[in-house]
Amino acid sequence: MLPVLEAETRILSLTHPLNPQDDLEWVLLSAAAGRILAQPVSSQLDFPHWDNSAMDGYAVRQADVATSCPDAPTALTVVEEIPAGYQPQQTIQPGQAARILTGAMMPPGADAVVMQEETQREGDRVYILSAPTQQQFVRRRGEFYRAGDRLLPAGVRLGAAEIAVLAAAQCVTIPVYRRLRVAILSTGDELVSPDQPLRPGQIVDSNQYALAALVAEAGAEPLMLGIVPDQPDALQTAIAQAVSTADVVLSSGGVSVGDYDYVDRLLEALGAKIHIRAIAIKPGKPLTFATFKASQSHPPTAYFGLPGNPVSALVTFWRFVLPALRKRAGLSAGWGPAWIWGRSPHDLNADGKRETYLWGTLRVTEEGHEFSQSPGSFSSGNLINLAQTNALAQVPVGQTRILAGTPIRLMQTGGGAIAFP
Ligand SMILES: Nc1nc2c(c(=O)[nH]1)N[C@H]1C(S)=C(S)[C@@H](COP(=O)(O)OP(=O)(O)OC[C@H]3O[C@@H](n4cnc5c(N)ncnc54)[C@H](O)[C@@H]3O)O[C@H]1N2
Ligand code: MOO
Ligand SMILES: [Mg+2]
Repeated sequence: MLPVLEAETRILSLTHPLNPQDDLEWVLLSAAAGRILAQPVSSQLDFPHWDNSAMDGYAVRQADVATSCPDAPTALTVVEEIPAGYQPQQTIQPGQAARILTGAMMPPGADAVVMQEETQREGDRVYILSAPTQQQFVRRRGEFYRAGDRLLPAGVRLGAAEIAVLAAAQCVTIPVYRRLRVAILSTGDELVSPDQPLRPGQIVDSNQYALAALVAEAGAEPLMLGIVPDQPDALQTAIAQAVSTADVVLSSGGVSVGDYDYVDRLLEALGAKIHIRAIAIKPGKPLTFATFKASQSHPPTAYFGLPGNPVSALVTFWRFVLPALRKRAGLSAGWGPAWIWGRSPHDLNADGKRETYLWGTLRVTEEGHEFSQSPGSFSSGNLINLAQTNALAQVPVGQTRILAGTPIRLMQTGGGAIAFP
């Protein structure tokens, strides 16, 4: 069985990003949050756009006030008032100052700002009580960035700070990668959708909904293709249709060694190359990863045959599918899981045969990251105690017990912001 890290490496090496030419679309700035930039963005403007004041106060000629102090203030004549957004009309001459407000353009002739608290105003005269240095409280034009400088590289996800940069640089339509299309199908004769009454032996299809939620959370478009029975013809048709419409296909179920586990056989029949059939991970061992060659009508499609057990499907999504989706979607870095180190106040147990992932809650305490395993059964069929968790603790192969207080590697999952007690 393939070790987890090798499986991740193999999957990522076979996953190719979208094409910055063919897979680019332009979206309005107001709709760009969460999208991935497909071209670098450079500025047409200097930042700041002009010399401006960092304080409310007075724009002065530094040489005029070089000896000013509270006991020997310098008196200057205020010749203009410069609020933000106004273009100064006067050049400051020796013995003159301008009233200036934060963010307002520096007037020609002035080379420093004295903050209001260090001045005293009397009519059209201002007394300067301190000696500024040259350019004190002046934000110089181009000091942060110059026109032509690269503001954002391609391949970054656009969060609030990136959106602010694009707005300030007056980019109103943004080149982003199109959203990935991810087809999802559930396989199994026993499955019924959540709105159907259950007959004996039937199981509700939860994977389809969970996987669609995960795909949407990842910024891709889920295509929910429904439940497919364990009949080779129907399954082959469904897989072929999924492959022809999607960039990535996720099926769940039918990948183990059972009599009705047809997925691998059908993938081969459809011409896919199977790269992985099982991984040394618990939960999630029977996982199939295959690729379909690109054709004229569609780009290469990656296929993940996830195990049917509900917890196994989610854990393998987080561990293997999500990094592949991030890379395929055009992100230039940060594909893998968010790992952090922490400690558990209880012993953690595993069988030692496969790399084991235990689900639970991660919090920040004064001592650092604390992980508490969920109460209840750690069966891969028990999806109930997976709810409200935000991390998986990793127990390496060969270890059957991690003693309380020992550093452990933790993987953050889902929307899973770390909880504060
Ligand atoms: N002889 C062996 N049997 C099994 C092995 C093995 O190595 N040798 N591996 C076990 C492990 S581990 C897993 S995980 C499962 C995976 O099996 P499949 O991927 O073939 O999945 P199914 O057999 O179709 O279903 C397993 C289980 O999950 C339920 N299921 C399936 N789809 C859904 C869905 N969409 N929503 C909710 N639940 C679903 C299904 O009813 C079964 O209970 O194989 C073990 N067996
Ligand atoms: O490894 Mo399977 O995924 O436990 O149930
Ligand atoms: Mg099976």
